[in-house]
Formats: sequence, C-alpha cells, structure tokens
Amino acid sequence: MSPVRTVDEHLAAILAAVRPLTPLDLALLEAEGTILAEPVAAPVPLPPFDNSAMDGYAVVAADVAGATEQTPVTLPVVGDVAAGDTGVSAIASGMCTRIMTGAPVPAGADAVVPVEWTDGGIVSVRIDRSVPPGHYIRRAGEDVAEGQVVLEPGVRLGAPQIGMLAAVGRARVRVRPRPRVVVLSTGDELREPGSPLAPGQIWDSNSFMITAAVHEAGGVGFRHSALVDAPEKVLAALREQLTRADAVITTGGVSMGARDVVKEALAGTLTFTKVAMRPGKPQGFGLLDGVPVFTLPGNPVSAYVSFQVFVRPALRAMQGLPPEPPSAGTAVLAEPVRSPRGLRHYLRGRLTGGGAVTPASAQGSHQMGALAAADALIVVPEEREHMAAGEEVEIWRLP
Ligand SMILES: Nc1nc2c(c(=O)[nH]1)N[C@H]1C(S)=C(S)[C@@H](COP(=O)(O)OP(=O)(O)OC[C@H]3O[C@@H](n4cnc5c(N)ncnc54)[C@H](O)[C@@H]3O)O[C@H]1N2
Ligand code: MOO
Repeated sequence: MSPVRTVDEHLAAILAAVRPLTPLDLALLEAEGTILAEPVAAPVPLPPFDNSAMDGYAVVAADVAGATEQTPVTLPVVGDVAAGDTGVSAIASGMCTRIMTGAPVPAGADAVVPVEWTDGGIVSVRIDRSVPPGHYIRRAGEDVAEGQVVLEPGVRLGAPQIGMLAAVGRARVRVRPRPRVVVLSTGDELREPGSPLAPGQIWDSNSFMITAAVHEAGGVGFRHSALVDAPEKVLAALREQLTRADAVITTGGVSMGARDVVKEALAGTLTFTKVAMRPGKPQGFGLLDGVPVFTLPGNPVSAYVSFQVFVRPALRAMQGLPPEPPSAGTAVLAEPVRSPRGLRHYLRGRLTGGGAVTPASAQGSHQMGALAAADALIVVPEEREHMAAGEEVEIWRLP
C-alpha cells in the first residue's frame, strides 16, 4: 500500500473519474426515484377549464344575493353537469344547473352553491344562502399556467413529482437512471445469514448493509454472495458482473494481510492507498473496463463510513447531482472526544434534543452495535487531537 492521501484528495480522484449516466426515456412509474434530466413544462393550463370545487348548483351570484333561511330564493334547475361531461352547457339569469365537483362550470354561471345550503331539489331548488361571485369555482390556470415549467432538471422524482408529470399529460420522461451497483464481499470466514456458523466463521453483514446504503443513495444494489479468498475467483466474479454494473463495490481484502485477495486481484488496475482517516484507512479505487470499482475495507464500520465519505458522493455525481455527503450540520459535543493527530475521524454518535450530540462509547471499526444505534457521524478535523464538551462540531445525519 503505497501513498497516503487525504480524504479530500481521494474523493477528488474518485470524482474526477466518474461521469453522469446517460439520460434515458422511461415510463412514469419506472422513473420513480430517478433524477429528472429535462425541464418539464405544462402544455395546457391546470386546471384546463373553470370547474366546480363542490357538489351543488351553478348559479348567477346576483340571483341569490338576498338568500337566507328566512328569505330563500327558488330557481328552476335546467340541467345536470357531471365531471367528464364534454357537451357545452350554459345558463342565464334566473336559472341554475346541478353541478358535481370537477365538472365544467356552465357559461353564464359565476358561482357554485354547495348542496348543503339548499333543499337538494331536482326540478327546482330552494337556496338558503347567498354566495359571492367566483364562490367554489376553480379557475383555469390557477394551479399551473400554460407553458409554466413545473419541474426543473435535477429534481428527484418522488410521488408528488410523478403525479405532476401525469397531471401535465406526460407518459414518459427523460431522466438519469439509478446507478446499478454490484456489491461483493470477500472473506473465507463469511457465511450467509440464516446458515449455521462453524468456529471461526461470521455472518456476512457488509454486503447487505452496503446494498441497502446504495439504495439510500439513489442507486439499485445487486448483492452478490460472499467470495472466497482466491484472487482469480474474485477477478472472474468481478468481470462477470461488469456487464450489468454502472459501479462495483467490494469489501474486505485490501489491508496488509497475507491473503488480501482484492488487492492481489486488482493490483495494477486500481490504485490502492492509505487515506488519512479513521475508520477507513485502506482504500482502493479505479476503473475496470471503464466501470468505477470501489474496494472498501472489510471492518463493517469502516466499510459503512467509507461508503458515506467516498461512494455516496460518486453515486450522486453519476445521477447528475451535487456530490454531497449525507445531510451535514453542526451540533454541540455532549462529551469530550479524543482523535489521532493527522487523521479525519468519523465518530459514531447520537443526536439529542437541544442540538447536542453524544459520541458512542464503542468506537471500534468492528463495533456494529454502536453503528446501528447511531444517527449521526461526528466529523473531527485532522488537526484536532481533542475536543471539549460544549464545542461545536460538524455532524452528518445518517440517511
Ligand atoms: N498489520 C495491519 N493490519 C491491519 C491494518 C494495517 O494497517 N496493518 N489495517 C487495519 C484496518 S484499519 C482495517 S479497516 C482492516 C481492513 O482489512 P481488510 O479490508 O483487508 O478486510 P479483512 O481483513 O477482509 O476483514 C477485516 C475485518 O472485517 C471483517 N469482515 C470482512 N468482511 C466482512 C463482511 N462482509 N461482513 C462482516 N464482517 C466482515 C473480517 O472478518 C475482519 O474481522 O485491516 C486492519 N488490519
Ligand atoms: O481504518 Mo480501519 O478502516 O479503521 O478499521
């Protein structure tokens, strides 16, 4: 393991190598969770026509100006208009139509009286309250004007945005797809969760955790079952996966051991380096047949932190998004922390009320218990060897 890089240098090298994915035209429901790659404008106003907000009667407001329960106004009902009626309807002063929510307002009518304020008549209707002009009429264009851009490129398509696209008549949309990411763990000691353990074995947690983290970062994760420590098998599995991957993530096998299989398999292709951080010191990155490959360390907390620091920003860049870490902010340390000089330290912590953060007592890179109980990473800069209780510190809220 040759050079030592800072976190920023390693991230910069990664971001210089990854490219946004080519946009695709997808059907609306396939586009859920992807990033919009075109501005979308409304071809018609929304609503497209004046329509009723209530079930009731379309009237001329002046006709019912004096109506009260004591002095009701009775009008002949000259028709019925339902949502979806495409015929033309009209009234003149002295008459009204029944109208349903969403139905086009007849020409000549300028207000709707809800059915609750009437006797509900079909041939003629007694109206017990006056309404001002415009009452319960939803005007054409009052939601969205014709030609208005309703969604800008770069927005993630969640449920409301998918609904907006359908509302302006779009069946398909141009998006940057979710990156497809293959996740492989390595290690002879690893067994599938659900199967029995022999002495010396553990259940593979990294591949599940990192596949879930890929999803949280907007990608589609494909988990591969754990690979044994044989470089030729690791290389063969990697090459086989490349055809369906926009990126590959491995965990384990990158340190100083006698059997550091990932390093052996990819030496000469990827750059293996020590990064001045804790956890997550041994890192590898490079392109294999043009596909970005991230080789994260095997210790589970190291793999997770490495993902948030390096892989998440890269997956965002591939989606055309700013390559940011998880939501950053500041908090006040509830307890003092110590940190090794020259390393950026990502401590696991819990946010408490009042803007404070409590560091976990277990900070080992194998201690999943503390990671699973954490909701934030505390970022201690390289130059700080200790920070006092009460000091403000950078935190990342975990997704
Ligand atoms: N002599 C040195 N030894 C180590 C150094 C060093 O600088 N000199 N660095 C340490 C650091 S820091 C880390 S981090 C680890 C990284 O090691 P590897 O990436 O080679 O990972 P492994 O040796 O394969 O595994 C480390 C550890 O993590 C467990 N593990 C691995 N994969 C999984 C998985 N999928 N699920 C759950 N647990 C996993 C594995 O059993 C080991 O306990 O190296 C240190 N050593
Ligand atoms: O630096 Mo290793 O990644 O902490 O345990």
